[in-house]
This record gives sequence, structure tokens and C-alpha cells, in this order.
Amino acid sequence: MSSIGIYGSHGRMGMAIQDILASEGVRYAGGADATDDPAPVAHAATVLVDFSSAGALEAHLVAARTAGTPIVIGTTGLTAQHHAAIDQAARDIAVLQTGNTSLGVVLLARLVREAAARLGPDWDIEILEAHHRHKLDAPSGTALMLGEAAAAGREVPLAEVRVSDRAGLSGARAEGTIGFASIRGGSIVGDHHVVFAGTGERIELNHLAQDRAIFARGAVKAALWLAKQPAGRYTMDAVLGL
Ligand SMILES: NC(=O)C1=CN([C@@H]2O[C@H](COP(=O)(O)OP(=O)(O)OC[C@H]3O[C@@H](n4cnc5c(N)ncnc54)[C@H](OP(=O)(O)O)[C@@H]3O)[C@@H](O)[C@H]2O)C=CC1
Ligand SMILES: O=C(O)C1=N[C@H](C(=O)O)C[C@H](O)C1
Repeated sequence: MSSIGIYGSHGRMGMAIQDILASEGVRYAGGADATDDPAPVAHAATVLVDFSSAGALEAHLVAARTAGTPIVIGTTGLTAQHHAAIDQAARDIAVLQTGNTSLGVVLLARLVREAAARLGPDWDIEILEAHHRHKLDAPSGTALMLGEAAAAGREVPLAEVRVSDRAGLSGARAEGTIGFASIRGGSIVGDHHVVFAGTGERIELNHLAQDRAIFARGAVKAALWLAKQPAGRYTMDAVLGL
């Protein structure tokens, strides 16, 4: 039977995951937080989930790799250096990284990719996200994931078309760009709106998270699935069979 260890166990997501483990009868192998050594839980667990801090990710990957324990990474705010470290670790252990573990968002990304592929570059794509006042990173990991999906639909690298810093006299919108906007406030769990703005008409594809349990349930499902996979880098699409 798999047991799950949590990096970020005392946080909002860590607590939500422990609730799901208890309700689904999955064994909890323990957790580690900011001042803890990440190694013991990596050895104790059959699979790890990381919902902590981007600054801790590399140490968590080292601990997981040393113990030979698969790891689901839900932490956001990742840089190119973090992604390179994930690729390295995935040579030896199974690693699943995603900006969002909910079924709804994974399906939304599929729909966004499809819409972007079918609508021409004269349909402007804008991604709006709203989160609680405590969130540290922007745009959210989910917004970037949706941006990647839209860029993939248009067969362009997101880095070449991404615009996330409009302010002041920023000029007219360049065709083919993908814009990002963020708001932060109160206890908003996580809203994402993908707008395809054409001339005289508009399509909007939205996901509104109402409870962190959706992320926690998806993270546990992903962890139980990942525990059985060989070394490699995986996404939620594979877990959900999409
Ligand atoms: N992929 C997804 O579906 C989702 C991803 N997230 C992401 O998960 C992350 C955590 O979110 P949330 O739970 O709301 O955040 P919280 O701030 O509530 O919790 C963060 C947790 O991480 C711990 N932590 C901080 N630094 C370290 C460190 N160096 N080593 C180990 N643990 C550390 C904190 O420990 P301490 O209390 O000791 O400081 C705390 O327990 C964020 O990046 C967020 O964007 C969130 C929801 C869904
Ligand atoms: O920090 C959060 O809360 C969330 N973070 C993830 C993100 O950055 O997209 C997922 C979800 O939206 C909640």
C-alpha cells in the first residue's frame, strides 16, 4: 500500500491533502516544512507531494532522488532553472509537475489548445487570474499552463508571445501575443478566465475553483498513479487518461 509524504504539510494545501488522505484511507508518511530536513520523509514515503515554496524545490528534488522516491510537484512560481532541475531528477525517479491538479483545469487546458488551434491570430488571447491575498507568485502556475496550451495550439513558444507587464503608455496590442493579468484579494481560491477576443465577438473559457479539496483530491490521485510509474517526467493528462 502506498504512503504519501508532504512537503509543505502545514500549509493550506498540505492540510487539505491530509484531509483527503484521512477520508480516502490512504496512509500519511509524514511531512516537512520550512525548517525541517527533507530527507527523512523522502525515505519514509512511497511517494511525495510538494506544495511548498519554489525556493525549496531543488532541495526537495535532491532528497527525493537520493531516496529513489517519486514526487508530484504542485508548487508554482517555477523558473527555467527549476524546470531543468526537474528534468535532471526525472532521469532517475518519476516526477509529475503541474500548475494545477484539478480535473477541471486539465480539461480546460485541452479546450484552450483546441480553440487556439482553430481560431486565427486575429483572435486575441488574454488570460486573467484571481487568487487570495496570500499568493506569492504571478501569473499563477495555472495561468501559465493555460498560456502554454494556447501557444501550443498556435504552434509558437509561449516565451515568444507572452505579455504580462502592461502599464502606462504600453501601446496597441501586437497581433499573436498572449496577455496575462492577475488580481489578488481576500480568500479567492483560484479563478481562471481565458478570453478569445475577435472582432465583434468573444469566446470565454473559465474555471472557478470553490474549494481547495479539488486540488488535494487531484494531487492524491496523481501521487497514487505516479508511485507505479518508471523514472520520467509526467503531466496530469497521463493521470487522467486525457
Ligand atoms: N498545483 C496546484 O494544483 C496547486 C498549487 N498550489 C501551490 O502550492 C504552493 C503552496 O500553496 P499553499 O499551501 O497555499 O501555501 P502556504 O503558504 O499555505 O503553505 C506553504 C507551506 O510550505 C512550507 N514551506 C515554505 N518554505 C519551505 C521550505 N523551504 N521547505 C519546506 N517547506 C516549506 C511552509 O512551511 P512553514 O509553515 O514552516 O513556513 C508551509 O507549510 C504554492 O506554490 C501554490 O501556488 C496551490 C494550490 C494548488
Ligand atoms: O496559490 C494557490 O492558491 C493556487 N495556486 C495554483 C496556481 O498558481 O495556479 C493553483 C490554484 O490556482 C491555487
